[in-house]
Amino acid sequence: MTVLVEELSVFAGDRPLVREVSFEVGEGERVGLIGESGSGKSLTALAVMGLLPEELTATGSVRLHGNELLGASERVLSGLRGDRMSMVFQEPMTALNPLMRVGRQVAESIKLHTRISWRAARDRAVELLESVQLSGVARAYPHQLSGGQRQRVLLAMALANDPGFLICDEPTTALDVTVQAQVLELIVAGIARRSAGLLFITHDLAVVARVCERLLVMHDGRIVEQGTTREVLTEPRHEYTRGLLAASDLEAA
Ligand SMILES: Nc1ncnc2c1ncn2[C@@H]1O[C@H](COP(=O)(O)OP(=O)(O)OP(=O)(O)O)[C@@H](O)[C@H]1O
Repeated sequence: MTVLVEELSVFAGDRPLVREVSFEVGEGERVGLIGESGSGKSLTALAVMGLLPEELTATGSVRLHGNELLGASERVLSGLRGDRMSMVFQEPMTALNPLMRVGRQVAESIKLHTRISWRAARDRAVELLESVQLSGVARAYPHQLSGGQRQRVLLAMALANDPGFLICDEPTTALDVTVQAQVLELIVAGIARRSAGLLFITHDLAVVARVCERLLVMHDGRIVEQGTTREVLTEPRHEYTRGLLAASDLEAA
């Protein structure tokens, strides 16, 4: 098992925002986390990565390849983040350093976790950029790239150290539809090549139908339904999921 989350709760003081959430993501498995805005999807992801803001607390268990992460030291967590597990966020501009060439940023994410020369890291960065169909951009600054290109740079960084687990939080929401499709394909190809598990967060049912094999449906901090993508989208059992489907423009598969 790549990731095993058991009875994870997140609190603001004594107010629960995520409530006893349990799920697992196997090796090479693509799992979607869906639900309306404010249902607790992002907090679940941040808790798994050990990136919750200071004012929030988490209880329960998050294990990565059998190792407990909840309560692990920042030193241990920062050693794992960007290496064994990584995350791609919605807004690429805020995640990139505007003053640094993108090739250098990819190389730095390799250097953080691997003892190789700058030269080798730079060569590897160029290869990684090529693998997300970005040739010849290593010397560009983030503002010289389109939104879709910037998101692919972040994907290259997230995949740089061959993580076993990747979380994508609304990675294509800010992109137009054709660019969206290309980025989704590259995410799927990138994790398939590494047999990595994927937790894919979105409120877009058409996107999860394309990317995910299994779905978790969140409502008011809880997982109210889970099953294969086909089961959940064609025979939703929970009233909330039915409402979510009715509100989307997804045609029944
Ligand atoms: N730092 C915080 N302090 C207090 N409440 C918070 C904090 N961060 C998030 N929340 C609340 O927790 C709930 C879940 O937020 P979360 O961001 O996980 O939702 P989400 O499902 O990811 O929504 P979206 O799709 O809009 O990103 C929301 O009601 C939000 O207002």
